[in-house]
Amino acid sequence: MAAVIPLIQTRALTRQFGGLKAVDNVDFNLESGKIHAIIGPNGAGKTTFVSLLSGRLLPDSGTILFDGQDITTMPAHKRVQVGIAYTFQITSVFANLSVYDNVALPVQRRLLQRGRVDPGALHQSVFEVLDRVGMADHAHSKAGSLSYGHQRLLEVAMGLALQPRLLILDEPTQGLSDGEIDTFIELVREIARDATVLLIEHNMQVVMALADRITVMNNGKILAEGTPSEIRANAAVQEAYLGGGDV
Ligand SMILES: Nc1ncnc2c1ncn2[C@@H]1O[C@H](COP(=O)(O)OP(=O)(O)OP(=O)(O)O)[C@@H](O)[C@H]1O
Repeated sequence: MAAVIPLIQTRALTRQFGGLKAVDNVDFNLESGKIHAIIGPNGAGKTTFVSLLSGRLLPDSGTILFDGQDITTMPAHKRVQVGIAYTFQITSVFANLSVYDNVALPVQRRLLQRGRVDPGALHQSVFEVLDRVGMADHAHSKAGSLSYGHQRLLEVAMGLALQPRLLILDEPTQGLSDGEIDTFIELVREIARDATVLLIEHNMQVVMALADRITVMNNGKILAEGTPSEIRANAAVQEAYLGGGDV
């Protein structure tokens, strides 16, 4: 059987802030078609790590390959073009625009890459995305007037509008109600049918329900990696979480 190239591969990836190694010599593989979660205590380096993957930050050393291509120094907007979408930890919707216009922006960006933007195609694509996240009824609401949960969903919609190969979700369920979390779990499963999902998540129920594979970070390094049951049984992981809740 031919060797499968991981969708993301990092080698010795390092990023410092002053003297602090927020990401320290990380070798990481992300298999295509999976839902992969990154967990770890506060300050472990998770957001810094995915910021390096999306291009929001550049590493001090090490390499990042996307589908075999070296993207280590590629600007963030080019990474979007090759298929990496990143939804931020903090809600980043445009509050004064309608839900429709918020989604139309990334759809337009994708359509422009293929040539001109046909208004009919734009309209259809926006509603396809809004339907996927169950927000078509809110198309004409001002984004700023939505509930927090709906703003987070809109943010996922904006990521989906780019039709990414890799969707990076940074703490997507933070601030959501239990009911909204259940809906979100279903949505991520649906998204994962045609995209690889990398999920940073503190809610262990969400991680255990969704992840095919889990990477545990601590102090900028990978502490453990495995299936949800392997991670649950890992003594070093239990230790890192002591005081921070059960895995
Ligand atoms: N821009 C920055 N300047 C200085 N230090 C930073 C910066 N960004 C992150 N850090 C530090 O790097 C370390 C890793 O932070 P990071 O946000 O990546 O962790 P995290 O695992 O995502 O944490 P959390 O779960 O709390 O979001 C922390 O000690 C943090 O204070």
